[in-house]
Amino acid sequence: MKKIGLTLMGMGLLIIIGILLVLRNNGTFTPKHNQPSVSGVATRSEKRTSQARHKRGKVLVVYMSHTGHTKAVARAIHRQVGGDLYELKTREKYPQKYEKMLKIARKEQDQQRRPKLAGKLPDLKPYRTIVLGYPIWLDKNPMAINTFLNAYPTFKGKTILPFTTSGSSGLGSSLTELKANAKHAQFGKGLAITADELDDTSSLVKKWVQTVGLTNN
Ligand SMILES: Cc1cc2nc3c(=O)[nH]c(=O)nc-3n(C[C@H](O)[C@H](O)[C@H](O)COP(=O)(O)O)c2cc1C
Repeated sequence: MKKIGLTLMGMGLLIIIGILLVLRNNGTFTPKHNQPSVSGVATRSEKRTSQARHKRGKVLVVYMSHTGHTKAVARAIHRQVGGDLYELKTREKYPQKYEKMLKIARKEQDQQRRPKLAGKLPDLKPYRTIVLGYPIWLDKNPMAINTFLNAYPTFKGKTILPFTTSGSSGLGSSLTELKANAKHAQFGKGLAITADELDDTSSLVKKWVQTVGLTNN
């Protein structure tokens, strides 16, 4: 009898503590998924982010830039997305003078050249998403981008997200060129930043990163 009395008293105490806790929260229960996660339990939004990360896999931002515009965009993307950053450089340096560069670019295109690249190319195995940037030259990508793509026998299971800078051409006809040179690759929506949009790079990158599901936070 005495034992039952003590148990009932204990239960009563627990109920009172429970009521006091509810009152302390203004009589409402806070839904768990809006609270920050503790002790390794993921919140709903954390789960969504980690699912998105799983889908995009590890990201490589690889780019070529002659006068620095594409480099600045590549850095902005890398800042927002994370992953690794790699700059493609041709073995032979290109001239800075526009007219001279134009002649060379035209010749490379007409002759379907594959200019040699400097240094060791990255191993793409760890990456599922390759963000590939370049300037538009005569409505296309520089031929050295084809050299890069041809260096890999397959892009199976990988997605290429192209980005360009240009005077005004946008992606030009570079996508056709990329598709013909990157075997078995999937392609996602590209980002094209023209000369008069360069100042807005950060916000344009932010929008695009969200559209293609590359967000890092
Ligand atoms: C050889 C050459 C060809 C170009 N052809 C085009 C073109 O067809 N359309 C265009 O809008 N801009 C063209 N441009 C401008 C570049 O695409 C633009 O300046 C770009 O932002 C340069 O990027 P970068 O600084 O990363 O090299 C050309 C520039 C060069 C040097």
